[in-house]
Amino acid sequence: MKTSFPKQDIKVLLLEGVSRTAVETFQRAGYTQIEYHAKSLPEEELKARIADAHIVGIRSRTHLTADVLDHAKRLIAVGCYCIGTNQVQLDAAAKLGIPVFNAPYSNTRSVAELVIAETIMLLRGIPQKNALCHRGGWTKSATGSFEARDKVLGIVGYGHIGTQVGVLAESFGMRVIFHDIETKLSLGNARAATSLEDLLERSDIVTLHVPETPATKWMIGHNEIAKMRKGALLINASRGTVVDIDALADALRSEHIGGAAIDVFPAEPKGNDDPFVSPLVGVDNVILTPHIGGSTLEAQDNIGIEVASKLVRYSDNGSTLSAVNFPEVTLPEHPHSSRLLHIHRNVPGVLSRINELFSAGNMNIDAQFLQTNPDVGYVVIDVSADEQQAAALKEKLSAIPGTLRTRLLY
Ligand SMILES: NC(=O)C1=CN([C@@H]2O[C@H](COP(=O)(O)OP(=O)(O)OC[C@H]3O[C@@H](n4cnc5c(N)ncnc54)[C@H](O)[C@@H]3O)[C@@H](O)[C@H]2O)C=CC1
Ligand SMILES: O=C(O)C(=O)COP(=O)(O)O
Repeated sequence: MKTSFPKQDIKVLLLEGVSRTAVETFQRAGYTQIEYHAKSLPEEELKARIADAHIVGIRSRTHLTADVLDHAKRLIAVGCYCIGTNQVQLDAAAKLGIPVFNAPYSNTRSVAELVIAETIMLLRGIPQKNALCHRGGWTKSATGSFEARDKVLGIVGYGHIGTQVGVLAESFGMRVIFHDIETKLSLGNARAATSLEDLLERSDIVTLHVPETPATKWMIGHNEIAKMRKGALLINASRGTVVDIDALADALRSEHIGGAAIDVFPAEPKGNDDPFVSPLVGVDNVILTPHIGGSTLEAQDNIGIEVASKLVRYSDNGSTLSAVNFPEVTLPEHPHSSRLLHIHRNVPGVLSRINELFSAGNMNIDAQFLQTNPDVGYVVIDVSADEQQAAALKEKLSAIPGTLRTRLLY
């Protein structure tokens, strides 16, 4: 597919060691200017590198704030090579006419498998037994060691990951209850708890699978932990801000909580060379993992292909299917037309100005697609026009008040 802006001039900036499958996907689609970094970049360097990038790919570490996005003068799209998109200021991106894509399912199973493994490890007291063996100790005893069968697993956030965890847990005989803010279809024999409090009071193990939102921030603190059963276990592989880590450390010290597995932290090191600091360091009955819930080779390779394909499709064709902050439009090929993309603030009058432009120019519109959300409107117009006519139309479209961005694809 030919773009009015030559593909070899489109700069793709890939950060945080996204899978090489992402690079290969861009290369196969004809993109050659790919800048690859194995780590996240410090903010000032990020601002400098993103200034002339057209496409940027990140994982959970890179924060694309409104300030950072302001420096991205040429950016047309963002790819989050992960599930969470809380690290991007989505409304700021939308207001700049920048769609954000992610991979909503590619690492779901990896997280669920880890949670199941941790459930069994915690129920058996393995973290503390393992730590003691490493120090030359020996605690051959059944005390504090339990089967998973018949235990109650409480899942907070019964979405893609939460439901997978529930299905796997039931397969070895656990009883599953869940809490979600939405009404959810129960899979297998899982039952909805009447409230978060109800779930906390009834669960032997609580596992958290909510996104980072204002409502989930410090959702599990002193009060919530106090409602959990004495000796209950806590797993967090969602976001570090969901659990008040100091409250958890206190509850582990007082033995109100019997053990925990924590994969995500309020403050995480920027890269593998930075030190990890947490009040949980050195606490034997806690499994600490460096935010690797979704880090399996299978998941990362699939994510690389999935997100890069969405970015290529948007860049080549204009399709925004599965964008998380943007009107979603699925577009067919347009082999015999020029395609004009017009992204605008969703204010009255823009559409009529667009249509006036085409009727005044006596142009034949082959197809038109429109989708809006409360902030942004996205219109795609396929028109029988040569390259020169199409370029002139793009100029005129850009001059319409409320326009955020226009692009032309031949
Ligand atoms: N540790 C890791 O490496 C990984 C962590 N994650 C994290 O896991 C989160 C969940 O992922 P998915 O299951 O794919 O997301 P999802 O969107 O499918 O499910 C999240 C569920 O949480 C519910 N929810 C939202 N706010 C809630 C609240 N205040 N109280 C109760 N329920 C609430 C939603 O209704 C939804 O059902 C992601 O947002 C991400 O932050 C995801 C992948 C890897
Ligand atoms: O998919 C997610 O939301 C994750 O938390 C995984 O993030 P990562 O790609 O491992 O930085």
